Amino acid sequence: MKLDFVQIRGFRNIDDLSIVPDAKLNIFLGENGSGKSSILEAIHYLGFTRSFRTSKHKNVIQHEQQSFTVFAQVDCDNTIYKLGLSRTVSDECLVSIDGLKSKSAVDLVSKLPVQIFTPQSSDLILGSPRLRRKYLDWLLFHVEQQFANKFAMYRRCLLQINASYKISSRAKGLDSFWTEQLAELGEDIRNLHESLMLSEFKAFIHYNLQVFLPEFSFDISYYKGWEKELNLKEAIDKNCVRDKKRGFVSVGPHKADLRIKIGGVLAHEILSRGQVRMLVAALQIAQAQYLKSKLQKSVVFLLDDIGAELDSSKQELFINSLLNTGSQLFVTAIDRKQLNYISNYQHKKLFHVEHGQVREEI
Ligand SMILES: Nc1ncnc2c1ncn2[C@@H]1O[C@H](COP(=O)(O)OP(=O)(O)OP(=O)(O)O)[C@@H](O)[C@H]1O
Repeated sequence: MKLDFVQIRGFRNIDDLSIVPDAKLNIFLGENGSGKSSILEAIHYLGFTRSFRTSKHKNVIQHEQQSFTVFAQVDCDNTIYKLGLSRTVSDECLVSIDGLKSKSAVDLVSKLPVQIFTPQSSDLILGSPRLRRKYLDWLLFHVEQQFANKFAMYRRCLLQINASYKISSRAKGLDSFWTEQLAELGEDIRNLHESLMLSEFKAFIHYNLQVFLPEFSFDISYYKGWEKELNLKEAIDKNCVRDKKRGFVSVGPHKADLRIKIGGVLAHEILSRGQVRMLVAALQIAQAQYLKSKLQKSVVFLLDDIGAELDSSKQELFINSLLNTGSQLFVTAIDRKQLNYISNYQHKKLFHVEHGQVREEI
């Protein structure tokens, strides 16, 4: 999976920019505010239909413009896809695949596994369980065909029940229909989460942790989102009275978590900021390794400001591990000094970014 060609139009300070990336390593150098992160952000839109910096699409559209467009030609094992995404000021999301309009953004994002590593990625460890669920769900979305559908149906059921919990007069029969559906789908999702954590994926995580943080012994466990000894239907029923008062279902895989501990204590209580970033790097490399081993798919990896809090030997280790999975990398830095090890790489392209324009260094 490689981006052969990328074109970005009307995106932040990028008026119209085209690049032909290297299949392995692409480095974007430029001063603060030159547009380096915006290039990664635009590529991120193809993999997620959203930004990693803002939830307001309007804010990334270039001032005075009505929309932005990102287009990429993707080589997936010699099959070429042409993917396009456009978002307008009126919040429309237009997706095209091989020139044909697609109704579903899922069609687009399933074609292109994209991952991002930024200084904010530490939130995977420091932030709420929602981010760790997203970490698992992203991988399941790409490796398990049934996951996207089950997940969407589960969300729909949850919304229905939460709405009915807020209206006490709702017919009881209808409640029990949705509850049974929710419990069934929730158990399926729990099953997929647990199977993933029992697979070689966990072995990949431990292997990477041994490489990045050999001084610590980690324990990684999955919390399914409700009491251990109950099935989901029993847990929903048990919490029903309290949850109806609060107006939402408080148990289920939407409350699941990945708990990472060292000596019985949550890892973030012990690790330094740099070590937290290494932990995140180890977890993200495991995603790329698993995708590669399970489906022979590789990831487009965006490394924004990799120099922040990772020393050069760890940066190099991170880049090498990702390149070993066949990932295509897009890396930003303010100047070459931040990436003094980069001369070790034969296959790479260097781009200088200035005022939203790029110039390739030959
Ligand atoms: N909607 C917009 N329209 C036009 N310009 C914008 C818009 N939003 C942001 N900008 C500008 O786009 C520029 C690109 O910012 P970007 O974050 O990509 O820079 P960067 O090179 O990654 O900088 P840094 O090294 O400081 O992180 C900034 O100068 C910013 O002020």
